[in-house]
Amino acid sequence: MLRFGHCIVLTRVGGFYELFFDHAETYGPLMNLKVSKRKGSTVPMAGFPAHQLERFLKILVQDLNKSVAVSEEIPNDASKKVKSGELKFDRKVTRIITPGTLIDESFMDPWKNNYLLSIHVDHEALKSLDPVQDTPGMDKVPSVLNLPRTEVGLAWVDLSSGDFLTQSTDVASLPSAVARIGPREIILDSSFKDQRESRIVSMLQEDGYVITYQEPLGQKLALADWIPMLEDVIEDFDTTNFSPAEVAAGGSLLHYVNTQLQGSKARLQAPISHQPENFMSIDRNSLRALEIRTTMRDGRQEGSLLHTLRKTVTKSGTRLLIERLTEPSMSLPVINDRLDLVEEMLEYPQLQQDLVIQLRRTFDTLRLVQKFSFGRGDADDLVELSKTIFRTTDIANLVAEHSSSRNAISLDAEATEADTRRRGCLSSLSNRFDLVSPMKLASRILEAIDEDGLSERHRLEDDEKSAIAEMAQDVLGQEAGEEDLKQMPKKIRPKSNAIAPSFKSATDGRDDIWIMRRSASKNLTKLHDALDHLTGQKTELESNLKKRLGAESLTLKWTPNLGHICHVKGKDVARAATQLTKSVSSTKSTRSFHLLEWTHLGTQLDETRFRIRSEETRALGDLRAEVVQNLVKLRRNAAVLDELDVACSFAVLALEKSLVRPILNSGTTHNIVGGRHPVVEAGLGDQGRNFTSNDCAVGEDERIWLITGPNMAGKSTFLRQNALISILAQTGSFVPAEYAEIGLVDKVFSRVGSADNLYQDQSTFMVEMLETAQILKQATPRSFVIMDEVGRGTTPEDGVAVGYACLHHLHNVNQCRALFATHFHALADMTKDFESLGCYSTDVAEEPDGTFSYVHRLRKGVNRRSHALKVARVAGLPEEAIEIAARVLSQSMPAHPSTTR
Ligand SMILES: Nc1ncnc2c1ncn2[C@@H]1O[C@H](COP(=O)(O)OP(=O)(O)OP(=O)(O)O)[C@@H](O)[C@H]1O
Repeated sequence: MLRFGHCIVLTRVGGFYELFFDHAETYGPLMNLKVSKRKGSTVPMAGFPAHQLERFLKILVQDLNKSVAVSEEIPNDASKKVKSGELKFDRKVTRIITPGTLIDESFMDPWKNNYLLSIHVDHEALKSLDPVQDTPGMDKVPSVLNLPRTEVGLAWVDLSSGDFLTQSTDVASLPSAVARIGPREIILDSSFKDQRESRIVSMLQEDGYVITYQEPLGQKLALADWIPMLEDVIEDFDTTNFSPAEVAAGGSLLHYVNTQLQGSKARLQAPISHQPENFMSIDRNSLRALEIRTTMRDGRQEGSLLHTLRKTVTKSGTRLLIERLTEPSMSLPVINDRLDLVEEMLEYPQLQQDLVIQLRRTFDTLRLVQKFSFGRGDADDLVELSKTIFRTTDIANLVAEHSSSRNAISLDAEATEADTRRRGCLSSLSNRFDLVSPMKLASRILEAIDEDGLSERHRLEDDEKSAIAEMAQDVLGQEAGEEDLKQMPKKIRPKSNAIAPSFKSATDGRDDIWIMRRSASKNLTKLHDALDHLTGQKTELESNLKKRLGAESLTLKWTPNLGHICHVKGKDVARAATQLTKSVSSTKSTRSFHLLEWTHLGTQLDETRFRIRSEETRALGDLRAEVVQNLVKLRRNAAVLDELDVACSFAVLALEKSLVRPILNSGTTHNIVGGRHPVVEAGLGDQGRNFTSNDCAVGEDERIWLITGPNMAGKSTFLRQNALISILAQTGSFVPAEYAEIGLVDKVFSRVGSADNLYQDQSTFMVEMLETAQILKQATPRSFVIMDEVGRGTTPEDGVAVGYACLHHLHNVNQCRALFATHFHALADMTKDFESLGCYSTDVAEEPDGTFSYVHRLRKGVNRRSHALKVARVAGLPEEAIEIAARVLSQSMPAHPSTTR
């Protein structure tokens, strides 16, 4: 506990894991465990049966975000102990489990990456450049925006899939980069606790990340030191790709991983240096405001863009979809390749359906092979892997057959340029499959592993889960707390003088179930032949004895307490008693006795079984090693499946939601006809309501649209749908519109209402200004900005001034595409001479009987009425209050007709 001071220590004691001292007192109650003391001891302890480890790890690591050190019992020289009849263990922390270092825990979310992120900042540079230090009051603003553009290195890894990436960024862009990665845990070196870096820490804490501090390594890990932790073939690993800050971040990341794994080896994918300029940047606020992964209000996936779009059928395909949605591409060829693939699936629905059928039958290769790379995969994992390889071959054949039939047809027909491109992209995908050696591996696995034996083994394991606990407990039962023992069901409580489990399992013939076929190795064949022979001898001996003793009920058995015995019952008891010497155990109706012949034969049987088991373990080890040799190919094949899954899912989506293929170009226009918001449309559809589509053309004559209109008439929806259409298009998906022509967007920014951050001493207006500042500082002529009601957090006069300043800056400095919604219609008058700004509005249609409806269709012009009182009435404001408000309104301002500029 002293050595692993930052961890909760779980100590294996026989069949239990125990917490001791203050860990027991603090966490025992949180885990619903009784805290007790052994007789005569003052040490508090709390424990749980070993097979429940995952359940309690989930509470500690996943729910409470704690680090847990698991101290295991390591058997020391078992054979010596078996002989001397005692069995002792050494204890050793074999692994530290933290939220970011999960490998294959059952409580992990299979649909999401589980990233561990390391952030490196050049402290010296930060110190010399920090302009904030002398600005009074600025220390109250825990915003990294005010930190200079110092280089920051990022490195992140998912230990469950082996994905390993690095990136170089600056302090101002850090929040968005971290939000995009969405790490489960962040490692910072302990110097981050210093004054200046503390603003970075505040930002990370504010966003709710789990932060772990690490003492920096004296001798930093250089790139060459990374290689032992990487997969075998690392030709992609070009060391010149990595900046010094990335190398520093990567070094501390791998140092941390090594410490957590306590010596067990990881084989990660060769790191990829993420080049931000190749991707559209969606800043932290936009990720949240556009509800791409989760909703803004409750952080749930339901109601998010991802939830509406997700049609992928595999787990890793879904992880790729999330990655693409959060970092759409900036490369026209890449985007067009993706769109081509979707179009091909749409045009050949049979291909798409056949692929989906096969994809559904695959398992999560990346997470499976990663288990092997940690030396963990078992026989079940091998079977799943081999099945996936067979399905991958089916998929590769489907794609290849489709490609060749398409090529054959096009020989006769006149192929259009687009068609030729599409065919090309499918065949290049098909060429990426590398199946020769994985197929050999898959066949070997299926030839070696006996699936029936495996499922029979599982059935037994399930039936005897409690017995397994008993076996473990038998060893050091007395060491477990008495309270623990009381918590166990009676039937599995340990008996005294029990035999060691390893010996018992090696000698007990009861579980003669083999998980490998006898043909799996020459040795296994020989051993099984020997076992058959000995089993035959046993049957013969049994029948001879029956005859000799005239005892029909005689059986030859092994028991933990008595070893090899002959057992008789009923009327045979008396007969046996007259003919044989001493019995070793007897009751009224049974009698057991030793017989040298059986003891000798039984021992031979046990030894043979023991050797079969050892040989099975060895052969499994060979297969595991073969998986590791194929890591690179298996991962590459899996990547192709993921791409196919995403393409198929986008095709299904396009069909279901009537999406169109966007046309992307290198210009800066955003020309959408009949655009829709995919999530709002789906929500309205569920209620049987229709969504009103709207056009949007910014970037050519008008770079900025100033949008006014009543409350609730769809301004925010319009803003967001246009940002989403750009994101979807660059993700490689069709888009919700009748027509879409989009110039590549480098950065999407959103300034829409967000919660105050009173905890961080930030008012609504401060938050609004911080976010606005970031946009005005960072937006380029290629960016797309949506701003909703900027300036509403202060007085109307100040709000108008701030709103005008923003529009002015966007128009003259940033010169980006922007949609700006406001209730300050004065802004329309103030910006009259902005040559690239157009005014548009939504409206309310009033009926003679006083009822009204929203006109969600945008039209040119300014709407000077907010119709706020109508919304207030619908919301149930008392009628008296509404009347007073109406009176004030009629006195304070004359009714403004809607105007067209
Ligand atoms: N184009 C549309 N077609 C149909 N319904 C729509 C459309 N746009 C918005 N709505 C509906 O109107 C509701 C309000 O829309 P939204 O929040 O965009 O209005 P708003 O003008 O921004 O309101 P406020 O000014 O009060 O913030 C949406 O939740 C949706 O139900």
